[in-house]
Amino acid sequence: MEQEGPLFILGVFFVLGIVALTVVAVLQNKPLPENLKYGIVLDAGSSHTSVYIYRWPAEKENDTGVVQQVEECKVEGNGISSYHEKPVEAGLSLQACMNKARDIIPVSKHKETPVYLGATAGMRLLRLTNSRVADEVLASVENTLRSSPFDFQGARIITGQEEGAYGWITINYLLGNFIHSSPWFNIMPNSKEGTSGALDLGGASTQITFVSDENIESQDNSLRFRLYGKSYNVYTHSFLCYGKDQALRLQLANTMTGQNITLLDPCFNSGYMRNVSTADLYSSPCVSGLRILTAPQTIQIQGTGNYQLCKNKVQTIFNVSHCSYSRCSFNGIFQPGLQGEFGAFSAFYFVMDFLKLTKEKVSLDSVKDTVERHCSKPWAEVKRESGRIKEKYLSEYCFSGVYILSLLDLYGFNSSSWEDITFLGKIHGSDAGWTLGYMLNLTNMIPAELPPSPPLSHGGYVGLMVFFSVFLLFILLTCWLTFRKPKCLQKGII
Ligand SMILES: Nc1ncnc2c1ncn2[C@@H]1O[C@H](COP(=O)(O)OP(=O)(O)O)[C@@H](O)[C@H]1O
Ligand SMILES: [Ca+2]
Repeated sequence: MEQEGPLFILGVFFVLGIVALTVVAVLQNKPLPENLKYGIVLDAGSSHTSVYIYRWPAEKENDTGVVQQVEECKVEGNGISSYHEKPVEAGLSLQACMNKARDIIPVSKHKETPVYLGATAGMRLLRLTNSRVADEVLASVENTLRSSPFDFQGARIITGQEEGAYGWITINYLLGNFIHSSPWFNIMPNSKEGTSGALDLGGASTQITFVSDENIESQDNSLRFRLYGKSYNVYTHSFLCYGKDQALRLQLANTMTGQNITLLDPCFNSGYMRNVSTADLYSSPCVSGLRILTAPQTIQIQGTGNYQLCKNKVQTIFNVSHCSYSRCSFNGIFQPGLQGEFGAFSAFYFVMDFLKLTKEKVSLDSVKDTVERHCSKPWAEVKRESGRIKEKYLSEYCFSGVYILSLLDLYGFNSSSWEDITFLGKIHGSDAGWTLGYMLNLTNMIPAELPPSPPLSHGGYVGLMVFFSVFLLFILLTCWLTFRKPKCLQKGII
């Protein structure tokens, strides 16, 4: 009995020691309070400009999937290339959204927040038509961004290759496809093997980008990345003039005649009419070569709403007769066989979303049926059913649906591979598009090698500490109860 007193006190000290150790270890490893960083990217597209604001915790910036889109501000009016007659006003158009960014981002972070502007195919076309005016438009937007309180990092026309690559990086970053699982316990929620190809449809260009095991026969289409310790062999191509607005121009220009003022067009719903100025139609370098000198000044398009005839007409804008590689998509452009899953975004998504074809996987035949049914609806019915949508978009869903089907067919999607396409608007709250990938690259947020990380997350660490403490206590208690006189302590078992 005399021996039990000191042993009991020893036991209590032992228990207290373990508790104290756990508390200290847990507190010591408490995550630091979040220090948030911000970044702004302006997507100066051919049809409009959007200002994206991103935010991420500073200490996690090399992890994947940590950057979040906090705002998309849509700039009033058309894209910056539409200011070719008054370049100075291009910059002014951005002011309202930049003011919004000023309100959203805390003042203390303004100076350190980078702002980038990337212009895409609308400006590529303007540069082809008149490079001096394109420079003036860029100078104007640069002026506005320089006068904002943020850290201006440049306004430039990105290449089609960059547009494809950054779109691919964005979706795979957001889907968590770059890090499947770290060596220990940090398993990513989305741990499906492999990356997803990216399909972006704009107004003036379209991009296809995917990882390929095949030999990429043309250097212009080949990208090599090393991201988070893995190498990727990526195929990409950007088709200038094959965004859906320029494709529509090509399709119209192909059927223009020298005399007729009215143009019956199966790609518009019956009963729909639109006047088109031929000067405007031919102003784009995509169609200027197709100009018919005797064409009237204005033509009136009259819709006839016929899917099959529209498909035949759309097919005239693709050249599939020559290919100097082992295989091509169209216009003599090399493309290896399709591989893996694909995410289709931007106008691919807008059009499919309007046709209610994005929610679950729909077979290629059902998609064709839906587009066909939509094309055959009279314009009055289309308008009645979806009155709030902008008339320009609404009137072009028949053409766009047929165009998307033709384009994806030429890329090689058939009834079975169609199932590999997911139409994506947002991924975990961030828009699918090239802007996030652009910022991640320019801020060096994607490391080539896997960043060293503790094998356990904070939660996992606390869990294990608590588990082992309880386990030790349990052993001690068992010893105590089994032997009453805790011989195990005397014999130095613990
Ligand atoms: N709600 C919508 N419905 C249909 N099309 C849309 C919708 N919103 C945007 N678009 C279209 O998406 C395309 C976006 O292209 P954009 O990014 O401006 O051009 P690019 O990437 O070629 O420079 C445009 O053709 C625009 O008309
Ligand atoms: Ca775009």
